[in-house]
Amino acid sequence: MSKFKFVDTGIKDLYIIEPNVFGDNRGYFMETYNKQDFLQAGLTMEFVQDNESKSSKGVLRGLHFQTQHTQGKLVRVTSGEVFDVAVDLRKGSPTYGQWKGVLLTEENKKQFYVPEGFAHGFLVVSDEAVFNYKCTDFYAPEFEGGVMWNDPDIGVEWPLEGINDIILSDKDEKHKSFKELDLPFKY
Ligand SMILES: Cc1cn([C@H]2C[C@H](O)[C@@H](COP(=O)(O)OP(=O)(O)O[C@H]3O[C@H](C)C(=O)[C@H](O)[C@H]3O)O2)c(=O)[nH]c1=O
Repeated sequence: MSKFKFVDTGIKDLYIIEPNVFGDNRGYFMETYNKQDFLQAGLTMEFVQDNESKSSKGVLRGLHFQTQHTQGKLVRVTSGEVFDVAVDLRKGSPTYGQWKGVLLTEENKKQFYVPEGFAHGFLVVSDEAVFNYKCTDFYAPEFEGGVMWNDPDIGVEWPLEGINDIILSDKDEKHKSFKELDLPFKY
């Protein structure tokens, strides 16, 4: 019996993953990744790099992708709460340009698998959040790209209630619009 529940999102290859949490009087234990369980669910990706970032409330990192060395990402939150977003940028996909958001929290322990060919980003909605993720390819800054977090044609409904200002990196202040994108991602 798999220790993970793989939840369909309505967008092919994009999954919400719910680990099996074993609680007891000491606290809890859970497997956060298991290649065998993922293979049995048809998720055959290999991970080569693990990342961690810490951000304060209102920080928005995204929406990012790499045009070469495209990265699939298995993302989760180990402290705090983020609204995590994936945007389908695969040409030919029936859900091209569509987005899916999910609240990832220390409490719900949910994970989100964002496949290659998607833009990815998140907004921190708790005072602070620690974000941990596994990537299917290595960081390749020369191939980094992005699309504006608030692009009207994508129309992500970020949960901005209680967030006075969005904190962006210089890079994230000036991404292309969805209309300007011309990407190699295939469905
Ligand atoms: C992504 C990355 C960054 N860095 C260095 C480069 C910079 O000196 C510093 C901060 O990088 P950046 O501002 O690109 O970090 P984020 O804004 O969190 O970028 C990430 O944000 C969203 C959520 C993503 O999905 C990607 O993983 C990634 O683009 O870490 C590395 O050394 N290795 C890496 O893999």
